[in-house]
Amino acid sequence: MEEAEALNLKSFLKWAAELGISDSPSTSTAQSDSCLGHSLFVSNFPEAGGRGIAAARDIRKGELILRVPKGALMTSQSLIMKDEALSVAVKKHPSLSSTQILAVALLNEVNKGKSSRWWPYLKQFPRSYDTLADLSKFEIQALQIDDAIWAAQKASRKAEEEWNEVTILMHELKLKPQFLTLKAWLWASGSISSRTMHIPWDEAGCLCPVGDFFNYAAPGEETSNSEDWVAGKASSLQEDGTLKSETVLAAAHRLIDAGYEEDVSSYCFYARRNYRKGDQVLLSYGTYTNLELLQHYGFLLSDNPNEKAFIPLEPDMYSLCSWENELLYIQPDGKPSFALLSTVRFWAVPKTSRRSVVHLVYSGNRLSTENEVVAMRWLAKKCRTTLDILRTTAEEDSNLLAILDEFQDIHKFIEIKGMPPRLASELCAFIENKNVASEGICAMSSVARRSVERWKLAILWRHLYKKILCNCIVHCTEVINDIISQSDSIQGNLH
Ligand SMILES: C[S@@+](CC[C@H](N)C(=O)[O-])C[C@H]1O[C@@H](n2cnc3c(N)ncnc32)[C@H](O)[C@@H]1O
Repeated sequence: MEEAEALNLKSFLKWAAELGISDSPSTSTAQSDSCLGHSLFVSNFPEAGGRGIAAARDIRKGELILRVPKGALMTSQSLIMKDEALSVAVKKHPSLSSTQILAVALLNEVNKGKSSRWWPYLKQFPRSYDTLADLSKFEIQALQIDDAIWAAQKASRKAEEEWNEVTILMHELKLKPQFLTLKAWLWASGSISSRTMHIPWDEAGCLCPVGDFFNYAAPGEETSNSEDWVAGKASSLQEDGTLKSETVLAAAHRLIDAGYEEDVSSYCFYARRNYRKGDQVLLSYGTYTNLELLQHYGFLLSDNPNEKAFIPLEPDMYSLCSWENELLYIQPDGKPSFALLSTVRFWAVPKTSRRSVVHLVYSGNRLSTENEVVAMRWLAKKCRTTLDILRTTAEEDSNLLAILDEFQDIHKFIEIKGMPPRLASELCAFIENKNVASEGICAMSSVARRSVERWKLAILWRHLYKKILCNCIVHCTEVINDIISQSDSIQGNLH
């Protein structure tokens, strides 16, 4: 960490302690130089979210690890209450959404600079984001798959429309020109999308100092290495027959690991699993596919247990069963979801015979071996044709990512000449699009370098999508081969 950055962080943690933010279970008001140190400390995790929170000691699942009092939460309400001009101006625009109001209030606060009471906190915000709305046209096209391209175009359009709707209010607030731009608006909406936490009294949520330093782990990952600790706790009965720590145990079974608690007027964070000293302490923001993570948070997980790959189905498949379209997907291991499998099985039954099997479709059982083979062949073929029309293969994507990593790490000159033609053409398109041809690749502007980061996210997203479709082809082929070998052995036994 650079010296200036370290000093900023230090003064932020002191400021947070003064507001009553604490990682200590004691509620004593003794002044401290930092709100952290008892359970947590800020650290850098380059492979898992960058700046994040680490355990300062061994932590047990369910322990209260951070409290942020209501007065330290940045909400539309708390910002408007302390700013008469903002309060008057916002009242004149009742049609704005709660998120738009919080975004304007945030920009209004940044506009105050050092005189804002939130300044130590505001300095901790990232300078830009990589959410879908932040992607340029080139980066959107790099997603390659229509559904993802549409989602990104929709996110960009929505951000622009919302910005247009607030321009009058922002002018009324006399924001400096740099805070009136679409770029500033994308920053404010990116901050809200990726950093706010749920509160019951405002749909836009709240910005929670220190609480927003926790990086993400998908829900469900916490159970494996932690149940033993909790089980140990449960069996350690005290002399009076009660559990040693019922509160710890109760907290261990919470469905969420952070939330606003009315009785203590604070946002409370609990450990979702056991941590060893030095481990990164993670939070689950919710259950998201990679496209949703990109949309809201600007990152994705190479190993996301909640990832779903959608493929184009035959038009009549969508209305064949009563499933919602979102349930018709392929899982990361290549297996079709229950809804997709039953839909394809049902569709593979000749129309005239469907009525007689309708009760079996929802049971999850095979309808017949012939039907299973037809369904699996259809799925495998669909995955193959979906992959075939894309500009690059999964392997080429992985090569391109390796080339870009190498270029970023050691500024190695990218040798386009010897490159496979499809990679060379994408790279040339990037160079042309970002105007780096004249500067030379090694002298790229910081804007172009940021774009490489976003481009890599798009390539990684499509690569992971293609890997799922490849897994599905392998899965379907295995099922078909199993059926064929079983029927061969039955035939053999009969002869
Ligand atoms: C609430 S903030 C977490 C703290 C953030 N790293 C920071 O420095 O302020 C959420 C952002 O952290 C990053 N992030 C969180 N979890 C991540 C993960 N598992 N992998 C990559 N980036 C992650 C993403 O940029 C996301 O938008």
